[in-house]
Amino acid sequence: MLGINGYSRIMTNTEISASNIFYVLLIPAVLLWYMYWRLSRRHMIELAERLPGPKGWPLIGNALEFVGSSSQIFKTFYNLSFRYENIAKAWLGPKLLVFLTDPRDVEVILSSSVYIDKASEYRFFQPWLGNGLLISTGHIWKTHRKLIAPTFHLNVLKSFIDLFNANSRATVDKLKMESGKTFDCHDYMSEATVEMLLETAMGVSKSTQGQSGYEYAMAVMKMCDILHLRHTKIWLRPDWLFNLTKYGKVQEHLLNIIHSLTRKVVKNKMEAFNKGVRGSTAHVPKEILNSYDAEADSKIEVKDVVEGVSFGQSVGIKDDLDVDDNDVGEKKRLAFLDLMIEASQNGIMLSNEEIKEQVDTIMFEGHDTTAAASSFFLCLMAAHPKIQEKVHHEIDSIFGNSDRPATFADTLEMKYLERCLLETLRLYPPVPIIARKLNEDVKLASGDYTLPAGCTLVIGTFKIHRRSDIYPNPDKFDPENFHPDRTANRHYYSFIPFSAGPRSCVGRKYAMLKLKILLSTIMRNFIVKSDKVESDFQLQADIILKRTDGFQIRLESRKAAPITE
Ligand code: HEM
Repeated sequence: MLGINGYSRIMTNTEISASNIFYVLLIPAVLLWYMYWRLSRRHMIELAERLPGPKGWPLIGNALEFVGSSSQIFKTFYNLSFRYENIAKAWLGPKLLVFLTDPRDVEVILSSSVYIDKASEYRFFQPWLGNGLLISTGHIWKTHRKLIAPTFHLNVLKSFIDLFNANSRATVDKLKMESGKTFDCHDYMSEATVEMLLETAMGVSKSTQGQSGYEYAMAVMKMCDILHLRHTKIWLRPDWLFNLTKYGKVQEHLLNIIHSLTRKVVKNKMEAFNKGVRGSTAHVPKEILNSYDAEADSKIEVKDVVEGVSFGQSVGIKDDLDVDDNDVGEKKRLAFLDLMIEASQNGIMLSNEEIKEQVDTIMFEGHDTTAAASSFFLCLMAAHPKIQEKVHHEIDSIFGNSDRPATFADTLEMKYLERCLLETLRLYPPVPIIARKLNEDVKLASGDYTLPAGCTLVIGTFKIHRRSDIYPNPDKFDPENFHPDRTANRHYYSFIPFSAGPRSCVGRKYAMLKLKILLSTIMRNFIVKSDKVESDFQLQADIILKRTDGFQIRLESRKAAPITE
């Protein structure tokens, strides 16, 4: 008879032999798969071997180097750019990543209308942005881009100026409540940028949406956290597994908040449209309407405006936002959502769902980026009091003691503030990297390298903006980097906060104009202070570049400052 001990010995032996068989079968299966994988990707592997980069392990490649918290991963990527100049490859398991940091190579990619497909990582945006402009490709992207780009033409943007002013003043009124305290300005900047988008590009009143801009902005911020987790945690990548985790449930909840706002926006706008209402239904306070000189602004010919760097792009690069005024007929000069709805009623194939997806895209791209840019700007003003003094000086010379709203002409006079803003976008580009998928081999310009089809290309904007051969003393906040004498001799693609080329940011001019009005209004009213210096900034690149330590500032009312009420 078998005793308990004898029985368990047999069981243990059986288990051992079962697990032995499993491993005996698993190891050759993995080896076979690995050999098949190498053979089927021979071309890619051969070209990759000629690219510089850290040596990896079989199967997992360099994956172990890219584990850790979000800010650790960001540092690892950044450090890699010092070990390998211009170009570096890394294998994350079977995935080949190639990092580019030379403007000559960046030009090859960004100026092309062929290499425009987004990397597969962008698919995590799909449940949120659907087939919106940011992630779509091919014919859909081309048609929608052609439709949307003219809605961000300067002539359309000029009509937003009174609403930019009204919302900037409302923000200043809210900020006054924090006067003297240390607080995180990012929350205020997010709320302001969401509300401005609602009232301008969407053309609806912020007060009729039944949901605060702040609630929407917070939901977006948490969604970005989840998307970033899916980029960095390999087990969260497959949808079926992700949906089983708590993050899947949280995402569902957040998307409810986000989509309920955008659905309401489209519904309200359609109702207004069907009643014959065109243009923004947002309320502009009387004191702004009465004092804003729209006629004088309308006389400034767009072609007379110094374009390029004033609107976030190196002089010399042109994209579809720079089309000549004559190319944009009267009919096309509609704000974004007005045009989308009109187009859908006039036989252009655009379903309500597609309109909502574009609204989701513009709401996201349009607010989180500018919220980060304005928050970094205020922190930098606090960290550099002498530079801040010069900004105050320039603003006082434009506005004197008047509390009149800013005009388009004023924004063209804000030369020093503009340099500070561009320098902010250089050192802290809100979109720190751009990723593309290559469908064909590409020969680079910086050396004898060919990027293989199938690789994921990462353009390291953050690093390009901090190259010491392009920007002397690259980590120093120096607005003079944007003095015309210095910009004239730089490679066009060495400053790309808004990307460049056919897939550049459609909101670049909108962003620059809005930021100038918002930030000048804040600076007219406050001195920005902080106990922190720039080297304290803890950076985290989760989709949009942020400070993990928060955007803490303190505001003091300017003695000679104009009062907005
Ligand atoms: C400081 C503010 C902003 C920065 C730094 C910024 C930066 C960028 C960058 C780098 C891209 C390319 C992303 C990629 O290829 O992965 C992009 C695309 C885009 N941006 Fe912006 N953006 C800003 C503001 C805005 C605003 C205000 C809007 C809309 C009102 C907007 C709408 C878009 C859209 C729709 C795209 C996708 C364009 C396409 O693929 O055709 N952005 N932005």
